[in-house]
Amino acid sequence: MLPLMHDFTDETVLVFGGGPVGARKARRFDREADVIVVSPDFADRGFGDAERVRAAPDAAAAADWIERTRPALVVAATDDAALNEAIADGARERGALVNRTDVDGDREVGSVVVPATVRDGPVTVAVATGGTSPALSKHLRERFETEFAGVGELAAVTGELRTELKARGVSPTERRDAIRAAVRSHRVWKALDSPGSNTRQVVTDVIDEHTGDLS
Ligand SMILES: C[C@@]1(CC(=O)O)C2=NC(=C\c3[nH]c(c(CCC(=O)O)c3CC(=O)O)Cc3[nH]c(c(CC(=O)O)c3CCC(=O)O)/C=C3\N/C(=C\2)[C@@H](CCC(=O)O)[C@]3(C)CC(=O)O)/[C@H]1CCC(=O)O
Ligand SMILES: NC(=O)c1ccc[n+]([C@@H]2O[C@H](COP(=O)([O-])OP(=O)(O)OC[C@H]3O[C@@H](n4cnc5c(N)ncnc54)[C@H](O)[C@@H]3O)[C@@H](O)[C@H]2O)c1
Repeated sequence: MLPLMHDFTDETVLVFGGGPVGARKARRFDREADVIVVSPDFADRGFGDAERVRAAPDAAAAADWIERTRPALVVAATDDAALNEAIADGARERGALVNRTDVDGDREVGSVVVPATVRDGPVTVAVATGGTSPALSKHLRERFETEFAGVGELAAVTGELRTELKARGVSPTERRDAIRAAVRSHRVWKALDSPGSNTRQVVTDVIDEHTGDLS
């Protein structure tokens, strides 16, 4: 299995099942998609801004929901394996991606896994374990968040400086070497870790050492 990125902005994500898993998926996709959760009851958890609809569809009614709402992704998170299977079939038949939360292992094309995800500004890190240990995925996600705090700022700053170097006509090779030096620099990582320090200036200094004066 290979991870790919998908932009759900202005798309609908339809979740069946209002338990803790349905709630977690609703919160996850709510960051950019319009999320609808269909379930006869809802766990005492946050569902983000998702629209909650109280209903207990059977396979045919679930297919109608998919037909009506035209989701980019359907999440099958009920506690009924046969219904989850039917929901997956209904999604596939209507060209929607599907995330089955109750199975691991091999999947057909269009059946996707949701990895544990770190987001910091423009940086995304996804962790999966081939379904063997989701708890480990979660743990690795938490460790990454703690150990690499500030990566979003580093991506943003190096992105800006890359644009400046381009505008100055710095050659692609020189640019690559300078940006690589910056993201590997201990000084830069120390600055990211020190509240109040001027990361942009430290990155600029490291780049200057490679390309001549930027400031
Ligand atoms: C990463 C994360 C993303 C998310 O869901 O947002 C995610 N599961 C998370 C947590 C978690 N899930 C489970 C536990 C209990 C401990 C344990 O059993 O390990 C914990 C930990 C906890 O709750 O603390 C149990 C579990 N999970 C699945 C099954 C079914 C099965 O395996 O058959 C069962 C057994 C149910 C049972 O036995 O009844 C299935 C899937 N879960 C996946 C993702 C996909 C594989 C990802 C991978 O390859 O690692 C996959 C295949 C499908 C999918 O859902 O896409 C999220 C952490 C979010 C975060 O970062 O905080
Ligand atoms: N992917 C994961 O990380 C993960 C973790 C734990 C469990 N699971 C699996 O995911 C499933 C859901 O987990 P959970 O802890 O949220 O379970 P849960 O039993 O707490 O919740 C299931 C929800 O589905 C709803 N439901 C029942 N019939 C429905 C219908 N016809 N239409 C819509 N909703 C219906 C229930 O009312 C309930 O809200 C479990 O069956 C388990 O196999 C996955």
